[in-house]
Amino acid sequence: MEIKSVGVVGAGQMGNGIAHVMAVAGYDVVLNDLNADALERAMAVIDKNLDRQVSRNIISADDKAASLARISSTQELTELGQCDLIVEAATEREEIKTKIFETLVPHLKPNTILTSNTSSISITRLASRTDRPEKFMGFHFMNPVPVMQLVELIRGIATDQETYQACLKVVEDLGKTAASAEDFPAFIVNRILMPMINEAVYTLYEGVGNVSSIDQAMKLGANHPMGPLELADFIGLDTCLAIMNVLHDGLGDTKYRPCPLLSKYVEAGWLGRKTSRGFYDYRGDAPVPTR
Ligand SMILES: CC(=O)CC(=O)SCCNC(=O)CCNC(=O)[C@H](O)C(C)(C)COP(=O)(O)OP(=O)(O)OC[C@H]1O[C@@H](n2cnc3c(N)ncnc32)[C@H](O)[C@@H]1OP(=O)(O)O
Ligand SMILES: NC(=O)C1=CN([C@@H]2O[C@H](COP(=O)(O)OP(=O)(O)OC[C@H]3O[C@@H](n4cnc5c(N)ncnc54)[C@H](OP(=O)(O)O)[C@@H]3O)[C@@H](O)[C@H]2O)C=CC1
Repeated sequence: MEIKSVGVVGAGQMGNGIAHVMAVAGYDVVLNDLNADALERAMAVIDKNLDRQVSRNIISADDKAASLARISSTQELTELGQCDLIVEAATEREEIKTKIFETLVPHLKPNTILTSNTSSISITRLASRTDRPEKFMGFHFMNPVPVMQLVELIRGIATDQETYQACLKVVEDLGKTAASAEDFPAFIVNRILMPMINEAVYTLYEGVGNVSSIDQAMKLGANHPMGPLELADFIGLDTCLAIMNVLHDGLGDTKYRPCPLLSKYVEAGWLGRKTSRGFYDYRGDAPVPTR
């Protein structure tokens, strides 16, 4: 089955990155979000990130124009009906994702492959709410999508080999590398990364270090490109908390208990970069630690 067009649901930081790399690779892209503002913001970010690639000679100005021309945006989910591949990248809440798939399915071609960019939620369970669990997969990009090499491919219990091979080919067309993961809570990357971030928040909560010392310790002491709290802000604290809850509920081990301080930041609406405040305050010229 040949994939030529891709529907991306959710135009947040992941959705815009996925639309960007798909368009650069030559796929026609239809980007969907509930509100027009999100779509407008996403197109502006894609434009800026394409410029970044032009200025670094990764793509030409003509490539940029052709890529932008391949992306259309819509608030109507049903307009994704003719796409060959769907990548769902809406908010990390199971009821939102399930609703999207249930709404979309009656409008799809029989061969269309359904995927989710979920960071943690069971692929098997999401697939079971559709008419095509054998054509359903986890397609997990890393943030920032235009830069990060990895895509995790997660088979649900029913996913067939043809679907896996078709998704693997898309990953290769994007110039990225796939890692295969089994369908258990948070798969590979977040099973390992998120408990580290949660532990960094406990380290802050218990006063072992402040925001700056914790981030500096891990950047200079373990050669991480970003400190764990800076990375949590970059990912989004709501997403980090949602992943910890999936690990905690799904594996039933207290070692995955989300730090109460992480919950408090989310309750405050301090979700990190996307709301201009998280472990750092981004409203001024330079980020200022909040603790
Ligand atoms: C939560 C999940 O489910 C899974 C996840 O995604 S977990 C998160 C995984 N991601 C990470 O761990 C990211 C860790 N951070 C990093 O790797 C780096 O800090 C970074 C790549 C984001 C930025 O690197 P940096 O050296 O500080 O910045 P900078 O030199 O300006 O940029 C490096 C490159 O990234 C590009 N870039 C930086 N930010 C970007 C963005 N938001 N979008 C697109 N491109 C970006 C730059 O254009 C530059 O490209 P080239 O190397 O091709 O010239
Ligand atoms: N952040 C990260 O580093 C990574 C995240 N992911 C996963 O990618 C997905 C998206 O995350 P991210 O981009 O960070 O989140 P964002 O919060 O940046 O974006 C989510 C977008 O989805 C929109 N949305 C919500 N409900 C619907 C719906 N029913 N239909 C269409 N759009 C909808 C939101 O709109 P509104 O704001 O109006 O609610 C928002 O624009 C999540 O599953 C997350 O776990 C995967 C890898 C890395």
